[in-house]
Amino acid sequence: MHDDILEVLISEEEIQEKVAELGAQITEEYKEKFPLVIGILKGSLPFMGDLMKKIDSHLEYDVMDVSSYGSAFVTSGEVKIVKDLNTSIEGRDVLIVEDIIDSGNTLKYLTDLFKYRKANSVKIVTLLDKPEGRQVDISPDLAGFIVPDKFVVGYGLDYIERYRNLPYIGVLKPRVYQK
Ligand SMILES: O=P(O)(O)OC[C@H]1O[C@H](OP(=O)(O)OP(=O)(O)O)[C@H](O)[C@@H]1O
Ligand SMILES: Nc1nc2[nH]cnc2c(=O)[nH]1
Repeated sequence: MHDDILEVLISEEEIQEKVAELGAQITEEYKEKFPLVIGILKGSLPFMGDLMKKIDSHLEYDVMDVSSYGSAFVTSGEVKIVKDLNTSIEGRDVLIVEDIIDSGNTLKYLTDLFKYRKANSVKIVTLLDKPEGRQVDISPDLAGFIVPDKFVVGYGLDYIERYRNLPYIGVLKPRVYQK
């Protein structure tokens, strides 16, 4: 559909295969527990929806909306809560679901917050990990794919709110944002 402006980096089939693998790992990890799975809006929505169906054990889920100040490409490191959780996390085994970890600022803020709120454990699953973008010392417990230091879109990830509904991950050709 978007051949002229996007290069496919990870296909729909590759994503779905990886989501099933991650779901199986999470099932194993949390089978004796009742984790609170927290999806971070808006980007994690497609991943969260697919992943939940691949976890074969009891869990509770909630969502939280946070945003980072900055431009589409550069984060300022400052994170603010747009919508908080409805669930208390004290004593809970929390699994944060993200679409991407880049600078690490969002997940550093969230893991610190959940520990401060006295979660029993806090782990991170992310579909994409961009280690070259890292500004703070944080790494996911589970990651689907390592991506290069390029701005990626699709499967929840946007460029000025577009492309979130693509079923695959792509890299926008520079002319799209050089306009
Ligand atoms: O590691 P970082 O550099 O903090 O980047 C990762 C965050 O950036 C994106 O969210 P964004 O703030 O763009 O909001 P969105 O999910 O609503 O698009 C993404 O969904 C992560 O939450
Ligand atoms: N769409 C998008 N959002 C991001 N937030 C942090 N890194 C990225 C990225 O590569 N693409």
